[in-house]
Amino acid sequence: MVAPPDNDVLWARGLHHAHGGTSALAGVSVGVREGEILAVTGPRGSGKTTLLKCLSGQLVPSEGEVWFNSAPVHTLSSPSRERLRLDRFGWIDTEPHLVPELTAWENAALPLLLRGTGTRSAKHTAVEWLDRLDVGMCANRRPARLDQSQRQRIAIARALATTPQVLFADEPTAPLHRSDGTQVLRTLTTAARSHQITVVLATHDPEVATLADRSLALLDGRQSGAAAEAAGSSDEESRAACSLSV
Ligand SMILES: Nc1ncnc2c1ncn2[C@@H]1O[C@H](COP(=O)(O)OP(=O)(O)OP(=O)(O)O)[C@@H](O)[C@H]1O
Repeated sequence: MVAPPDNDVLWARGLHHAHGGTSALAGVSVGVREGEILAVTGPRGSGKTTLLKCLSGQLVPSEGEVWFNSAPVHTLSSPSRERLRLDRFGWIDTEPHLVPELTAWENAALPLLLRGTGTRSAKHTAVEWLDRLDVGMCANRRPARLDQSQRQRIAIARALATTPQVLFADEPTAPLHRSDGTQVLRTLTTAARSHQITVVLATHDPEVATLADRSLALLDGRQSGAAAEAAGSSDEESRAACSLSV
């Protein structure tokens, strides 16, 4: 077992995984630098979700290694991986999965409260993120009284509220209208850049991938191209392109 290069916050080599008899990953390797936004692209069923789940410790690959800094994620016990996810990682799903009984701010504050942050401080942080995502006015409403776009913004606020070291986002704007989705994604990437949060973003939409610094294309569980710089843009250019003041 060889530790990953120093400048990669997240690093995986030779990942294989099958769901039952269905192969989902067949030898994928990837490194992500601190503060980088990596898009994982590919058509439906190409292995994007499985890759994000292996990188975030939700799934243990059947072969291969996953490292988060100097921690070998693939060999950690289940409770240690759970701790890692709670303390260091954030996850945004395609569907928001909010707790229906809790208000928007309570949902956004939940990971902070689970970490032991006091209610007052957790509420303050949660409401700040709701404001940044343009849903501050919904803070006291429950999910049933919100539309899909508002619910997804709250799920994004919840993921950002802990300022995770790595944020995994699995098709986070798929259920939104295109213009709304683009705006939400710009807010998300701008917030990540300003807080040095590393993002691994799965998408089947090539336009969404242009907001990332690099992309890794998958096809049938394999890399269909080397991770490439976002088309036509250097790191500086792509950072400057997202100029929202989040
Ligand atoms: N829980 C599961 N049980 C059985 N097969 C699965 C399961 N999850 C994924 N698969 C299969 O593994 C392969 C990769 O799926 P995965 O969800 O990782 O791809 P994806 O690129 O994220 O697709 P999508 O864009 O549809 O979410 C597909 O063939 C899929 O049908």
